[in-house]
Amino acid sequence: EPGGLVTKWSDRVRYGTMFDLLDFVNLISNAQSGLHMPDLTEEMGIVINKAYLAVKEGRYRINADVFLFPWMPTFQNLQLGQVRKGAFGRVHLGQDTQTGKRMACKLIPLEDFGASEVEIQAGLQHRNIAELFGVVLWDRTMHLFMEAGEGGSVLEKLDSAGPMWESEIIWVTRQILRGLDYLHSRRVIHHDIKPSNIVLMSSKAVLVDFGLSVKMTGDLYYPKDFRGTELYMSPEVVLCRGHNTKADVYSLGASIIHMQTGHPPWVRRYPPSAYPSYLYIIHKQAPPLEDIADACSAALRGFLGRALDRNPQLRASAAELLQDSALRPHGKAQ
Ligand SMILES: Nc1nnc(-c2c[nH]c3ncc(-c4c[nH]c5ccccc45)cc23)o1
Repeated sequence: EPGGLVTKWSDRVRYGTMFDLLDFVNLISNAQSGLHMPDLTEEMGIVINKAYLAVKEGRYRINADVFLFPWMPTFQNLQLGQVRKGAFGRVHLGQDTQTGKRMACKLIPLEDFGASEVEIQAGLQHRNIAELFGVVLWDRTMHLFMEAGEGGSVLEKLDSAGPMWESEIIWVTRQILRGLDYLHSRRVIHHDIKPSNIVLMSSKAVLVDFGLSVKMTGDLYYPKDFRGTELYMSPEVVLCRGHNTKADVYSLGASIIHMQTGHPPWVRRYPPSAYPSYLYIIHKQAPPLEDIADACSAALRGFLGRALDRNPQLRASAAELLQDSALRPHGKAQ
């Protein structure tokens, strides 16, 4: 066929660079529009991190080269009035049979797959952002193999162990702010910062799920569709008149309220039984400073005031919040 597409499909699963992986996902996305759908009998894909995924003679078979165990079905998040486009990924725990390494494997049905999630995540290398190891198309499902937060997400921790100590919150917040600062310096908006998208490992906290992320081209991003999870959504995103990376800072502030009280902002004052949607409340009300824990330190309270400012211009950036004294509780330099 023209453009050598046949050769592209023929070398099944292979090691490659981030650029090979981007070519592959774009090939799949374009093929979806029915141009040259390949024969999907066998798996095909690109692996960037060979320390995790061992490809054998162009093969990487599920339940042979890697075992998948159901782990974290994303439908759990729907309880929190989740409004998400393309939120179809189900996350499994994967284990490569040769390397023995464990990974997170997100399964996205081909018809729901968009290249943007992989494009954005493949271009990010930061210790507090889940690394993408490779992508394999198998049985009309895209398998995204990523760094696994084996400690589960902050939401699971809150649901099982209740509110977190302030010292734990500061430990998580400092790391997620580093990830956000890196993301924002590359003009990427995550769009879904919340406890279930912060996962824990023995030595670090990591941001996951770039399914709603966008790379800004101008100073403001004008949303075509509604993105994010209501309870953590900033007023300017609700207004839908254009927003920027400051939207993630607000969502982190809302997530900190959840970490310290065990509940997202608003729900104690406006019970979900009486309020099916929080968009009007977020739009009209002052920032949810009333939902800050009574025991919250004055320093962290000040931090939250700066993170939850309704005006994104006045709201602190991730870089500015990283310098905040609230993150150095005993005044010791980090
Ligand atoms: N939506 C999404 N997109 N990418 C990820 C992801 C990448 N690495 C991961 N590691 C762990 C978990 C995870 C979340 N909740 C959990 C509860 C128990 C165990 C594990 C988890 C999720 C991921 O998630």
